[in-house]
Formats: sequence, C-alpha cells, structure tokens
Amino acid sequence: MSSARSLLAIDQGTTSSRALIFDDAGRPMGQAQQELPQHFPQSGWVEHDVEDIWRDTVGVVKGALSNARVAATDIAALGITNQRETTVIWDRKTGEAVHKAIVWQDRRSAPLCDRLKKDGHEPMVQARTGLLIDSYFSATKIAWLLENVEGLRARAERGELAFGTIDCFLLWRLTGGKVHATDATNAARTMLFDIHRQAWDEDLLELFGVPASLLPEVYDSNAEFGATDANLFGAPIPILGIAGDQQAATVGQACFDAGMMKSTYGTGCFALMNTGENALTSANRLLTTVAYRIDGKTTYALEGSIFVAGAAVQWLRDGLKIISSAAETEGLAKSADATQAIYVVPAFTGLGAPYWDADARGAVFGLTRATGPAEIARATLEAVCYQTRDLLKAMEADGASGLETLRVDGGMVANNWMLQMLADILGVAVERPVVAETTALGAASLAGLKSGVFKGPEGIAETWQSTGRFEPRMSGDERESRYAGWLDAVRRVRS
Ligand SMILES: Nc1ncnc2c1ncn2[C@@H]1O[C@H](COP(=O)(O)OP(=O)(O)O)[C@@H](O)[C@H]1O
Ligand SMILES: O=P(O)(O)OC[C@H](O)CO
Repeated sequence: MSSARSLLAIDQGTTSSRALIFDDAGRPMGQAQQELPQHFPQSGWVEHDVEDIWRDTVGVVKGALSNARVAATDIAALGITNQRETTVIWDRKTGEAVHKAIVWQDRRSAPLCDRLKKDGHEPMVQARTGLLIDSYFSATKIAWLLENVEGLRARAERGELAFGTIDCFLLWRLTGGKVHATDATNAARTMLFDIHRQAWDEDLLELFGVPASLLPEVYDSNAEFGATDANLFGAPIPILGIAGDQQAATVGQACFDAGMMKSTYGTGCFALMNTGENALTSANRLLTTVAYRIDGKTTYALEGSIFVAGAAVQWLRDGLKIISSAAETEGLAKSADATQAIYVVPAFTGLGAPYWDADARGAVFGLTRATGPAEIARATLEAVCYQTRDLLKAMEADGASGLETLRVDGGMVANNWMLQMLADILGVAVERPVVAETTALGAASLAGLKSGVFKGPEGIAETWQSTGRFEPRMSGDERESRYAGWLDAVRRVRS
C-alpha cells in the first residue's frame, strides 16, 4: 500500500475553480484558485465554457501541488466537488462539448417547466426526485439542448453523446475519456433520478425526452471512480470521492447525525438538514435530496436554497456604492440605529425556498429621513438571517427534529455581527469551523474515507473544530416582533 497521506480536492464552483491539498488531519496545506468567466448570451441565460473549466482545473491542481510542495505521488486520493445541476453534453469519441455548459442559474427552460407543471406532472416528479419542477435542475436543460442544437437528438439516439454534471465531465477528462460516472448526490439534482430506488427513472426519461444512452453510471460518493491520466500531473492520482458542493460542505461540516444542519453563505445560501435514512417529502416547498451515499448507504437531507445572500452585499458595494468592501458591513451594522425598523427584501431574481416566487422583486421598507447607509447595510445582513429562519421554520413544519446548533460556512461568515444576529433571529446557537473551505474539505474527506486516511464518518467528525460559537441573546418578544415585520415585508413583495 502507498504511504501517501495527503488528499487533494477539486472544487469547481460557479464563479471560480479551486484546488486544495489537505493533510491526513484535514488541515489545509496549499491551494490555488482561478476565477471563471461567465457568459450571458440572453437575459436570464447563463453559460460556462467547459474548455475554460477544464484548463483552469488542470491549472489549479498544478498550482495547489506546487504551493503545498507535494508531488502527485504524495496524494493518497482526489475528491471532486462541483457547482450542481450545470449541464454538459459531449461527444464520446472526441470529448468535445456540443454546446457551452448551461449553468444552474439559467432560466431558458422555464416555459417548458411551466407547461409540465400545468399538465400536472409535479407531484410525480417530487415523489420520485424530491425536487420541484424548475429550470434550476438538469432535466429540462438537457431537453432544451436536444431540441435546439441541430442534429443533437439523432446523435444522442445513436449513442454518440454523453451527458454529465461538471463532476462527471471533469471525471471523463481527468481519466482520459475512460470513465463516464457521477455520484448519487449529483444524480439527485438532475430530476431524472429516483432518490428512493437510487436509479435513473424510465418514466422521467420519457417525460423529459432524454435517451438513456446519454446517462452516466451512478456510484457512491466514496467510490473507485478511476485515476487521473498519468500525463496530467506526473503520476496517476486515484479519484475516490465525488459530491455536489452543498453536500460536500455537509460532509466537511461533519453533519452526520439526523437533525444536524449546515448553512453556506456565499453568493447565495444553501441550508441542508440531515434527515438520516428518512427521505422526508416536504409539504413546505423545500427539496429532498441525497446528503451523501457512503459505502452503499444513502443519507438524505432537506434543502432550502436562497438565491441572494452575499450577492446583496455585492449590491451594496457595486450597485448602491455605499461600501467599498464587503467587510465594511460589519462596522456599519454595529453603528446603525437599531430602533429603525428597516427591512430589505433582496428578491432581485425572485424568491427561492420556501416561496419559489420567480416574479417577486426586491424592496426596502421603513425608510425615514434618519435612514442612512448604516441602517441599509444592517437590514441587508438581517435579511439573510430572516431568510434562514424561513428555511428553518419550513424544515420544522416538515417534521425535522429541533435544531440545537447551526454550523455555518462561506465568505459571509467572516462577519461576526451577522452571525450574532443569525443566532438571535433563529433562537439557535451558530458555530463556525476552523477550516473555512468546508466544501473542499468534504470532497477530500470522502476520498480520504475510501483511501483509508479517515476511518468512517467518525474519523472526519473528530477533525472538525469550532472557531467561534454565537449564542442567542435577544429576548423572545423582540425576536418574534422583528420576524413578524420581515414576514409582512415579504408579503408585500410577493406577486
Ligand atoms: N465580511 C463580510 N461580510 C458580509 N459579506 C461578506 C463578507 N465577506 C465576504 N462577503 C460576501 O461573501 C460572498 C463571497 O463568499 P464565497 O463563499 O466566496 O462565495 P461563492 O463561493 O458563492 O463565490 C460575497 O458575496 C461577499 O459579498
Ligand atoms: O458554486 P456555488 O457555490 O455557487 O454553488 C452552486 C450550487 O451548487 C447550485 O445548486
């Protein structure tokens, strides 16, 4: 057996590609990152060039190896984590993509989704996939490509093409076109996968008009996915972990017990609550998803997705220009007049869970002559906290057990003021881990599980350390009256 103990993670996200090296105690040793160009060919359309993604991925892996001063032969295993749902179709012979990747945020297939909902298909789709019919997921993106790229359907039917989410595309390229596979967490976001039977679903393939020949094999999140082509990094590296980024963060946050919840605050916010072996069907418009599938055992989660979190702070900086850096919001919020009841509802592109209101638009309520940048900044941070409470309330209404501590990560959690307000508004303690890169850590941990660097989820949980705990301090009366104000503000922006 090899003596290599370091772990490599590729984190291919919406706005950047990163690679990180971790030691066998989950401590970061080196990393590299490259920003990813975004393409907006029409209003509501978002695309990525997969050749950018491929070139950057290879580049950041080389950069991370060099920054950590390790060689490919020192790496015990590689884990891949990725922006989810983003759809790629490529030619099996040449490996060339037939079109740019259609990104999860892309709304071009919304008319098809509306039609399918009108025709009454949503209950069946939700029962099998845990998802609500929305252009967010891969199925209608594939359908759009097959309909709109000339000759594609015929080529797909002849078995010449392969579909994959970004993990799957990278796996194909990294293995030199040898492996066409994904993991159960990514399959669960396509809207073609039965999360209960853990299998592609014939009826869904028919409903969306997707030929089965396009689909990858689906493996555990810790599995033998193959090895990187020896020519890429100087020696083959075993690929032993794959998970979608929010699920990888759930693993990186060691949320292994039912009832544990993590929330990631980056551009958007994605909260996942582990529900154990129980695939709870949400009656409150949350998603049911695969948290991870380890050693053949599937663990499920309820997921709430908020599309605008840190993006609202970017709006304060780039749109309103009342701050010059995101970090300034902390000082401003501290200095704000707390007696002003200002509510910012950042529904810039509609509202995500649990409202799923694509037509709602943002608003600011409660302005007076005394309102200034500090009060607006404070209300913007508060909005993220209120939206998290919306998700938590929906999860509780769905029968998820009472939450004791929320584990948080993502760029926004550098803001101590926000985390205190989050604890206050939720009435739940909030904890931030030492390793901020929980998504990459989760992918590395899955690979570490398979390679034997970590002994079971308990081994991963032992390495998790808190770097700050925020206890609720607000009175119950104040919490409820502030939250009632938020609900009223949301009601006023709903379409
Ligand atoms: N101190 C801070 N306070 C509030 N928001 C912050 C702070 N630092 C960063 N952010 C916000 O966090 C986001 C970046 O987080 P990150 O996890 O890197 O996002 P992503 O992975 O989605 O690109 C940005 O939207 C930024 O505005
Ligand atoms: O790439 P991120 O971090 O913005 O995450 C995107 C999510 O996976 C979309 O579902």
